[in-house]
Amino acid sequence: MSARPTDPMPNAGQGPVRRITVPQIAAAKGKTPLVALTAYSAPMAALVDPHAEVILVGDSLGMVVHGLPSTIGVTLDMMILHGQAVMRGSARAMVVIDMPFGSYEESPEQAFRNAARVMAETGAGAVKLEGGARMAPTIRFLTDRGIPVMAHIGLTPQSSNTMGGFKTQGRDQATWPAHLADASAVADAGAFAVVVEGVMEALADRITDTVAIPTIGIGASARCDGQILVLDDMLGLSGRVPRFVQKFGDLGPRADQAIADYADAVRTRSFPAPANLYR
Ligand SMILES: Nc1nc(=O)c2c([nH]1)NC[C@@H]1CN(c3ccc(C(=O)N[C@@H](CCC(=O)O)C(=O)O)cc3)CN21
Ligand SMILES: CC(C)C(=O)C(=O)O
Ligand SMILES: [Mg+2]
Repeated sequence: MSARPTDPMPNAGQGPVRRITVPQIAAAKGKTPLVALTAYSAPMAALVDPHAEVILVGDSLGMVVHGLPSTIGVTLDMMILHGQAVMRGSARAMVVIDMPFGSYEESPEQAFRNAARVMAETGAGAVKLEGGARMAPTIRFLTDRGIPVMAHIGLTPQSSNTMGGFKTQGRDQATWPAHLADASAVADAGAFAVVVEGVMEALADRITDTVAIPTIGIGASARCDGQILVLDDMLGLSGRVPRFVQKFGDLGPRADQAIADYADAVRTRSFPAPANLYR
């Protein structure tokens, strides 16, 4: 079974699909960098699927799709609904789903109950949760019970209220031991990979050299074992973007032009044209 890149639902009604596995991701340490992107919908997942090893259904969807001011208001039901859409739209990539704020921090038991719901109701390959050493017992609890966990350290957006905003981490070298301890703790707890977000390049390199699991960087270092960006950001569909984003496309202005052209065609009655009419 091979899916065409533009097939809107390459995974619909086709039975079991062989996706990229946790051991395959783990084996990418030190090899060709892993390609990861976010997607929140079936058609966007279908566009990403042929090009990426990992599709993340990020809780950034709260800000990007739902217009929330932060990721704090994202619910488990939102993650499951978008996770189901992304699974339908993809066939090959590993789909990882963010655990939203409030769904895992209380106890390992709470984390397992909610992560099991995500896995069962979406069919995704793994969950991701934010936090280093403090989340290690929870990561151990989940991985011991069959739920693969991608960790997320450095700038953790769900902690923006206690960290005073979205702040690059590791500017003060005195904080490096704590960040390195976070990386080691999540790796020792059984995480198969770790997102390293918004940290000084030299710290990201130390983390990548220290842990045996792949590091996936965002605002981190080109020496990470992989990179991730928010799809809408790199397509040029987001307004203001963090400095760590490169816009590989400029779709925002092109969408604006297409919509302006449509509005003009309607107002001048040049749309619908004969080809669009039944006669
Ligand atoms: N569209 C989008 N892209 C993202 O990468 C993203 C989200 N949304 N939502 C969830 C989090 C929030 N993220 C953010 C948001 C802002 C900055 C930011 O403004 N960073 C400053 C750094 C300032 C400093 O050096 O301390 C910057 O100028 O880049 C960083 C990460 C990353 N994630
Ligand atoms: C930016 C990535 C790592 C993320 O966590 C998200 O999109 O929510
Ligand atoms: Mg996230």
